[in-house]
Amino acid sequence: IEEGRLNLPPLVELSDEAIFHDTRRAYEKALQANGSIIRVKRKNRMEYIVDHTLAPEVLTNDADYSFERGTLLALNLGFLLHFPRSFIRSLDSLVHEVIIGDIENSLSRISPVFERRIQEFLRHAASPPRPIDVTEMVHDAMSEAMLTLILGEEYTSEDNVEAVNHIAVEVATLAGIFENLSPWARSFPSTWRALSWLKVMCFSIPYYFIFGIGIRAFKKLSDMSINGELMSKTTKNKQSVLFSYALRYMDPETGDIKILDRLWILGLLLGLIFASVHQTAVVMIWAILELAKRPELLETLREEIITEADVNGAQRLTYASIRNAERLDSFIREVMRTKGDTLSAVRHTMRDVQIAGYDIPSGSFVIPIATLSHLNEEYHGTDAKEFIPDRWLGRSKPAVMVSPSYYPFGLGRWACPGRVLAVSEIKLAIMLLISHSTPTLVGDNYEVVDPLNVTSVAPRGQVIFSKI
Ligand code: HEM
Repeated sequence: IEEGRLNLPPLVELSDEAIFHDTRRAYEKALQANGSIIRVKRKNRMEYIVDHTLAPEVLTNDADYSFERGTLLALNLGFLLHFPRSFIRSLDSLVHEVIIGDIENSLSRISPVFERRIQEFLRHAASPPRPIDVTEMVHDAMSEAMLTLILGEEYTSEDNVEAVNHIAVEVATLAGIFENLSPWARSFPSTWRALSWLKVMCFSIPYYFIFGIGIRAFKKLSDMSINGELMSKTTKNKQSVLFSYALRYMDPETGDIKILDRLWILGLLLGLIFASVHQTAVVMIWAILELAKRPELLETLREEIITEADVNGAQRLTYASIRNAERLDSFIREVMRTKGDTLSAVRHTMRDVQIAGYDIPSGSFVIPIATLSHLNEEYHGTDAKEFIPDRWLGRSKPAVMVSPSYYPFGLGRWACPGRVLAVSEIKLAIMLLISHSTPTLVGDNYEVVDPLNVTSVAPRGQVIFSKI
């Protein structure tokens, strides 16, 4: 009935092999042959794929193409749409107001964690230097840093760091991020989704989250409720992100935080852990491996490393010194532009929508293929496909600045609110690594594990860190 009533874009059949192993070429070729929009079935779901000419309209017109529905449904978290309040809006305000609104303070809290973790890592990895995979160090450092920022230092035991690593991976599994890697998931997507849902909800989240960090954080929220007035007056600036955010749910008269609000805040905690740890860790690994390929850049990058007194008077890399490292920023922007994001930002139509002479039915997934924008010669010149580390130097285009030609952090109203923190963390980790060692990539190459999902699945490679 739909097909008869609507003028749908061309339907293109792509094999699983093409979708999962040759993603970029398969979708780009299909668009070249059929116009700026096509329909492709992937894992039993019809998706509308658009090229760079339609990407800005799809990503920024939130009235027709919903970010919230698109992202939550694509992540298999559609149940969150049925709550009376918006999960994404709450998460967005938490990140904007409490983390990014006070970014200097946020950075000063996590900087010592990276310093310690990277020093320990180099002590082990660089004496004597030997091939090593950075994945574990990056995930541990990210998990501890975010625990410190979100909940406070007292939550950073090794067990909790381990639990956060698991939570980030388990929510990613729930969200289907690793589906592409499993032949079972690709062949039986609905059954696989139902089973991983049960596993994550009934085992992983209770085990790693509720019975550990969750109960403790809930107890603290309850204590805040009892001593609310006192806590809000005396310790507001000293609170970690979550508890500082919780103060806005506090009844100004009684100091009480309602039980439903406390549970809501715990849900946000889970969402924040997932949003902040996993993707940043993955992009950090991309950046480290790309840098290890190019030791010739180290000399000029090291010149930018300038420590200064932080808010506590200790000499370290502060937010200002990290922000001023422009060469490193350009390098990171180039890593993010060229790493090959394909179907990453997702939208869902709110009604039947007309675009480029075609109709897209209400309730459809619409997804731009990012490589057509990120590697486009019209936008980036004839060398668009080359990796040029200094490409962005002096052009006032920091790694966090999104546009129709660069949207690894999304575009429009919902562009990633945590991107200033993410890029700062990546810069911080790289500055600490290269101020004490020279990384070189073993075999001059690394493996792209999932070409369909480069932002959420880390590449695999070995690096040798030689002490300087
Ligand atoms: C390199 C690391 C990161 C990448 C590549 C990334 C990428 C993205 C992308 C692509 C979106 C969807 C935007 C859209 O479709 O227009 C998004 C949304 C979001 N990100 Fe990130 N992100 C990163 C790190 C972070 C961090 C560190 C935080 C939190 C501190 C965070 C919090 C969020 C939240 C809450 C949203 C939901 C949208 C909103 O609230 O506006 N992200 N991110």
